[in-house]
Amino acid sequence: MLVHIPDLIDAATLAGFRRDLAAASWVDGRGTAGHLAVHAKLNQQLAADDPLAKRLGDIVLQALSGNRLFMAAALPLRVLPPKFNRYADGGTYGFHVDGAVMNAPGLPQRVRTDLSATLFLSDPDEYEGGELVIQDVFGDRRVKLPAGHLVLYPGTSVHQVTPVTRGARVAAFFWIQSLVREDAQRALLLELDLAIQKLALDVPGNPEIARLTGVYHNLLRRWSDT
Ligand SMILES: O=C(O)CCC(=O)C(=O)O
Ligand SMILES: [Fe+2]
Repeated sequence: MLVHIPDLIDAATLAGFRRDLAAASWVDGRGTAGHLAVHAKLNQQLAADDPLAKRLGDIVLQALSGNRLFMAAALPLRVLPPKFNRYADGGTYGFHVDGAVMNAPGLPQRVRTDLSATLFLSDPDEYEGGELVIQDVFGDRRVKLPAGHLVLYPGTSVHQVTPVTRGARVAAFFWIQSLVREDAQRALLLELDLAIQKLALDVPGNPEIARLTGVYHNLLRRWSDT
C-alpha cells in the first residue's frame, strides 16, 4: 500500500528547513550504500552525525507523532532518525531494496524496515526527473509530491529515484518498524479505521460503531507484535 500524507509540515517549518538545507554540508551518499547499491547510488546526504540532521529530524519525528493519518497507516513501533538527501546534476539512485534491518547510533534496538518514507522538501517544478518509482503488483508507481508532503510505501518494494536532470531534489527519508509486519494487514486496518471514523461523523452515537471499533482492536491485538 502506498499512502500519501499531505502537509506533514507547515509552510513556516518548511521554509526553515529549506533555508537551513541550502547552507548545509552535503557529503557523498555512497558512504552509506550497501555493497550492491553503491553502484546505483549517486547523490548527496547529510552525515548521520551532522547536528542539522538531528535537529531537523527531530522536528519531522514530532510532526509524525501528531499526524493521525501517519499513525493510522504506519502503526509505528520504532522510527529510525530521518536522514536527508539531495539529487542534482544527474543524481540518481537505481532500483534497489532497502536493508531489512537497520540500526542507528544511540538507538538501543535494531529496527525492521517494514515501511519506507520520503518527505519531499523541493517542489516538483524546481527539478526535472527525480521521481520515486516504486514497483508494486499493479506496475510502477511514480511519485513526485509537493514540498512538505510524505509518501509511505512498503519496505519490501523495489524502488528507484530517476536522474535529476535540472535543478535539485531535496528530501528527508527514513524507515519504520510497524506494530503490524504485513502490509496487507496494515492496509485492512487502515481501511477499517477510516470507515469507523467516517461513520462516527455521519451517524454519531450509533452502537454498531462500538462493535466495529472492537473488531479493529481485536484484529490489532492478533496481528501486532511489540
Ligand atoms: O530519496 C528518496 O525518495 C528515496 C531514497 C532511497 O530510496 C534510499 O535512500 O534508500
Ligand atoms: Fe531506498
